[in-house]
Amino acid sequence: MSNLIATYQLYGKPGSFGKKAEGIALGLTIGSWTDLPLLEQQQLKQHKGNVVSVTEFEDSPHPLKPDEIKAVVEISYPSANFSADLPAILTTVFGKLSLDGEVKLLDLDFDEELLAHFPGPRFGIDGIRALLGVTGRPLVMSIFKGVIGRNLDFLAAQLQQQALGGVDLVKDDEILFDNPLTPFEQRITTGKNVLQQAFEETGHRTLYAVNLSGRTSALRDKAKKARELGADALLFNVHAYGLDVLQELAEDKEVGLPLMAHPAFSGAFTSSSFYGLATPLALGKLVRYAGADFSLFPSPYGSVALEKSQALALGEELVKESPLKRTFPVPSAGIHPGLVPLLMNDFGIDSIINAGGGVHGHPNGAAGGGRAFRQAVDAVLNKTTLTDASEQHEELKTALEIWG
Ligand SMILES: CSCCC(=O)C(=O)COP(=O)(O)O
Ligand SMILES: [Mg+2]
Repeated sequence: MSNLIATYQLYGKPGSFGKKAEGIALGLTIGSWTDLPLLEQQQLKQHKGNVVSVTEFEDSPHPLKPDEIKAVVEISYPSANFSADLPAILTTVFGKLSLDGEVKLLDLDFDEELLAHFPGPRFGIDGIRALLGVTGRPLVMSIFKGVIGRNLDFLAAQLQQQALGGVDLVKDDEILFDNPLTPFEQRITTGKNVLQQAFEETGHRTLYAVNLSGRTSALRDKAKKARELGADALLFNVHAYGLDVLQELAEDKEVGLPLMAHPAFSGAFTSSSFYGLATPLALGKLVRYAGADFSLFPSPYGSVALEKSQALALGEELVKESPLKRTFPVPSAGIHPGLVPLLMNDFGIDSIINAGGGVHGHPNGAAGGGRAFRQAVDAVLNKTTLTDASEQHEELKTALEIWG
């Protein structure tokens, strides 16, 4: 029988975890059953969760409760208990349990049969590279900034500067929603014109990810409209909507656009050391299973930093061997050109360097900022230090002087 294995982190007294784990395995499946007649017990048995392993960590005491230690337990759930969708899966393995004290869901292991219900990214890393015609280097992305309260002319001018800087992608900021000054549809058509002009001028192709926002019931039609208008990609605040909404968009052939998952709101259920979901699971594995072509997450270095081992594990979830296509890791927030060697070392060539302030804050404007990032990437590929490369590249030199 097909099974789903969930891995949890718990705290408690040494020796107490076996009973605790058994309580979870029972409580999330058939509940109390021992008092039932034998026939019913037999019938229910096939739906019972089973404790696979219990590992206590004597050397990991609870930081506030000296008599408690950490443990990791694995519990297997029969697939017969749930339908093959993320809302049912998450409710099974972490529904009421998520409300029941210090328990964190670390990982989920889908078997082949269950995974087959999750087609994953439509484009993946290779598909996005094919759209851009770029191989052999990380992509560079920049972010519109300060667009709220400004009109389409402002947006067009900012997009033009970013594209002229040689970035591969530009995304809306996640806080830009549909509004009268820069409506969704006009952002797409205006963006298309600007990027076509920039392409004719420079020969470099830049794609624009427009923020798909609004009520859930309108998203599919809006996404289809975006495609009709020639949108390149959709930015999506997946954790505010839910993973299944992302999956709906990813599976819809008529939408058929690359999807960029933004991490906004995810900190509400990933940041605690004791509660919620592990970040590599929420922003890595599940976002990939739900069909994101790109996953943005806080890098270990910038203004909203993620602990390095978590960021690396997250990146690995997005690209590791799987029947699903790979999702582009996009370590973000507070990124400037001086961080490019660290990011490339951590996430490799198949990743995206993404910056808002680090592009727009450049004294030579967004075009200069974009160039500085591209120069930094080239320097790393050429095994040159940024300092040495900056002797040949004015924009990189300026960026290093400002941000280090
Ligand atoms: C982890 S936030 C994702 C990136 C993002 O949306 C952003 O606005 C980052 O902007 P920054 O100026 O910090 O590069
Ligand atoms: Mg942002």
